[in-house]
Amino acid sequence: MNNALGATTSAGPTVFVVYGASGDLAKRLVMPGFAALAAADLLPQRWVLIGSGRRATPDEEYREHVRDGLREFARGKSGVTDEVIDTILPGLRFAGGGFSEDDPGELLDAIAAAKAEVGEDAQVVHYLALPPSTFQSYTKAIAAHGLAEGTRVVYEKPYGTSPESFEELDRLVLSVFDEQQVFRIDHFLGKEATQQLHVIRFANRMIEQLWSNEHVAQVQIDVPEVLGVDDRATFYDETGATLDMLVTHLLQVAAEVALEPPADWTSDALAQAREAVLTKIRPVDPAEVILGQGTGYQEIKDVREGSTTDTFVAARVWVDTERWQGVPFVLRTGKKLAESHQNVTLVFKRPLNSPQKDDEAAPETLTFTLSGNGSVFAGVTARRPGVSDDLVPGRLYLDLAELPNAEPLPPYAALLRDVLIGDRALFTTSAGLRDAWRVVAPMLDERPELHPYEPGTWGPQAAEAIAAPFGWLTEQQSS
Ligand SMILES: NC(=O)C1=CN([C@@H]2O[C@H](COP(=O)(O)OP(=O)(O)OC[C@H]3O[C@@H](n4cnc5c(N)ncnc54)[C@H](OP(=O)(O)O)[C@@H]3O)[C@@H](O)[C@H]2O)C=CC1
Ligand SMILES: O=C1O[C@H](COP(=O)(O)O)[C@@H](O)[C@H](O)[C@H]1O
Repeated sequence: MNNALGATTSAGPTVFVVYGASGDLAKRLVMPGFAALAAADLLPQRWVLIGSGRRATPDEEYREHVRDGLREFARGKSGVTDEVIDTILPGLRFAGGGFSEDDPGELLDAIAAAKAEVGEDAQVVHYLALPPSTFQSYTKAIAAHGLAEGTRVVYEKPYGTSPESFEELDRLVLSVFDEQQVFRIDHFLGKEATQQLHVIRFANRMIEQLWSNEHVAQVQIDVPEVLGVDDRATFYDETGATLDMLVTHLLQVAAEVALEPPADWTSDALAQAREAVLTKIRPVDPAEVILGQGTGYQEIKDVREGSTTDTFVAARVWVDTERWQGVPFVLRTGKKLAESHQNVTLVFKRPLNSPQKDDEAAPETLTFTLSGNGSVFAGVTARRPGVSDDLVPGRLYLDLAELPNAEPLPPYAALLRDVLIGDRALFTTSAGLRDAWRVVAPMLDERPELHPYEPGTWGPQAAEAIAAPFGWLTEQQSS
């Protein structure tokens, strides 16, 4: 069955090739997403998944690797049980020997064998769970070995490592594939709470009416992480926080917040609205950016000696639309910070005749937490119950997983499903990414100073000023 976007509602036989199958992404997110689809009975009836990598690995060893990863990262979530894991393992194969233009390693044979099993007309999905520096060579290899025609390809982010390499990659990709075959993934767009941003905004007048510079003083998109980069230092050291998170997830989420009412409620129109507002985000002023590097980062195995890679970034960006004129969007992310959360917070102006006279009191806020199944809460002021005139901060709370008949999917499961059925609405396009690169170009050309920070803190002290006058609203402050 086809929907309005040309996507089908169920997928036929599929050969799914995961390049970089031994890596961190595959272990922590892609395979758990696959398992969540299996648990929800959303995988195609007939499928084979081929892990690709440079090291020769027997199928059985790869299955053990996947099983261990699923037990650690998927079991107990989204219906994934040991039984579900056991149903996946027989469908896994491994093709070693790498994959390049000159040498396909074991992959062509593995694909041929997989098609013989699930059907010669099986759709092939290439998933590049690889460092971005390898995207061009793998694209050329897919073309050289005749694997492009009729297939789908998923590119991880960042798509390019600079505005120039983005253009080069995109030219190459579009010389090999039609745009309809290309799925540029940004898993923050697949998060349940990200998808709620526009729904809760537009479906509720009391919220929709507040969604502009008339009422909002600041928008915070705050993704600090306790996590370090020890297992993926080679990738991270050539990427850094700005490319890993800012030009990708944080800007896409900013666009979701800032978009104008879409032409209609199809996912296509929503995607267009998101891309349209990206064109309105002003190139960042390097004076409004703070970069940091955690002390001890340079001692991590595989980090280059004297590395100047940023492990922290905070930036103020501006959306030049009538709705958002004068409202700073402040974005922050970094590794080895004091706390992990993924919060999108609208900070409201003070009410005109508030009983709250304390200028230092917590501001009124509306927060969407993107992590896990997501939640939405409003930070409000109330009277302390009892014999009291004191005003205290309180919270109105909505747990998305508690909504009627909720069956939340992890973002990688939702997006893998979209790839399988051919729905590109939650994927980025060349035009949208070109705008994201345009926004960050000034801070790549004129790189701000790199501030050191201690692991376990909130990053460089200088980053506090980016979120002035409210400061970064940690969960505790907004509770
Ligand atoms: N990890 C995460 O949390 C997330 C990562 N991503 C994106 O996923 C992609 C992969 O990230 P991640 O898994 O963390 O990275 P890894 O460093 O773990 O690399 C993934 C795999 O790629 C292969 N590889 C590494 N370098 C090369 C190379 N030069 N040539 C060929 N193959 C290579 C390796 O497999 P082998 O040695 O077996 O060939 C490696 O296991 C990146 O684009 C990243 O931005 C996106 C969202 C989250
Ligand atoms: O893309 C990435 O995202 C993760 C954070 O995403 P999560 O929602 O799965 O926690 C980040 O840790 C990683 O560095 C980055 O590559």
